[in-house]
Amino acid sequence: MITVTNARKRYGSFAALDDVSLDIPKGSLTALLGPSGSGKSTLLRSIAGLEALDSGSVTIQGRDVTEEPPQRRGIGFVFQHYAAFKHMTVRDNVAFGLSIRRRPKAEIDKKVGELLEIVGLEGFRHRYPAQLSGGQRQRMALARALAVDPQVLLLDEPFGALDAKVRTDLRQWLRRLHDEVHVTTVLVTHDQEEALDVADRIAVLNKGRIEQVGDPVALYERPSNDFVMGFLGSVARLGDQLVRPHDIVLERDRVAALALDAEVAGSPGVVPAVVERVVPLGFEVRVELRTDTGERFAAQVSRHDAARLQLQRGETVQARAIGRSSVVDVEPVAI
Ligand SMILES: Nc1ncnc2c1ncn2[C@@H]1O[C@H](COP(=O)(O)OP(=O)(O)OP(=O)(O)O)[C@@H](O)[C@H]1O
Repeated sequence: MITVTNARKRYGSFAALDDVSLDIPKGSLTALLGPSGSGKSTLLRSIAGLEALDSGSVTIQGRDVTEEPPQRRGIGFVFQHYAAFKHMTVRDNVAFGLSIRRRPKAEIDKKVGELLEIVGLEGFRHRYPAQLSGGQRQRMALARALAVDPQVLLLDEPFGALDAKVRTDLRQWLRRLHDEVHVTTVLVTHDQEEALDVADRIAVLNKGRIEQVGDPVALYERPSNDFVMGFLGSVARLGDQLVRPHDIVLERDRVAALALDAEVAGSPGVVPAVVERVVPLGFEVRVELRTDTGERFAAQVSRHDAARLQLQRGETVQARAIGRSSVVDVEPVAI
């Protein structure tokens, strides 16, 4: 378990961490999620000891490490741009932490063999970093970080520099790796999809503060405020409410829309809107709409519903929110 208590960090007059307290359970994969500049990296680097807090404390497995240097905290760290030793082979890069600890060669060979197998680089042990792809290099970085049996693995946007496909593959791979190795892992990301996909807990940061901590389902389904709701998925503004696009039902007929069993506290009721665009997304269809007061929003409906309604551009439909809605006090992040 990692415990951060009342952490504060200022750069000049700017509060990068503004009284942050967070428990990270042992064996969890926790994502620190937030927009650029929200303090994610500062928090991670403070846990690592690469940044000194102005006040507050960090404990790792019950030990107060606030004043300890990084090398005494029992952590492994992987950055977005991993600084591999270019003149060393993959094997020697992974073995580095063990070699400087003067472990016996047989032990190092065994450990490195196991790790290369876990990260899927068995056939690459004699290559140099320049002969690896970006994704392979990050996997090597993870193997190197894991070699010294850290209590905690800290990952700062480890897949941030990779293309979308490799990124998706690697985060699924990270999830499987974590299920195998169970080391307490903290992952910094600004990508809500990545956090939802890979983490078992997510802490959402905004302006140096933690907005909410919870498992992915809780955060998505029961966001505690509009910022979290807007950051964790698409939102549409319907009247003065924020709703998820797939929580909007469309009907041709106002009476049918009114008849929907849809009473949500503060629901804006039935809103007539003109279809501006119908976008097939594969499994679902996104319907872009405009109200008579000129407000635009998007609904996401099943292909079946879209076919039943025979949605055409320029036609008026009746929209109704059936899921959780939330009173607007922030700009929606995306539609
Ligand atoms: N060494 C520094 N000196 C001055 N300001 C800093 C320093 N490091 C970070 N900051 C500021 O602190 C704030 C938080 O930075 P941090 O890197 O923690 O954010 P982040 O959430 O990780 O953002 P990103 O996703 O862009 O990396 C930013 O506004 C940043 O400009």
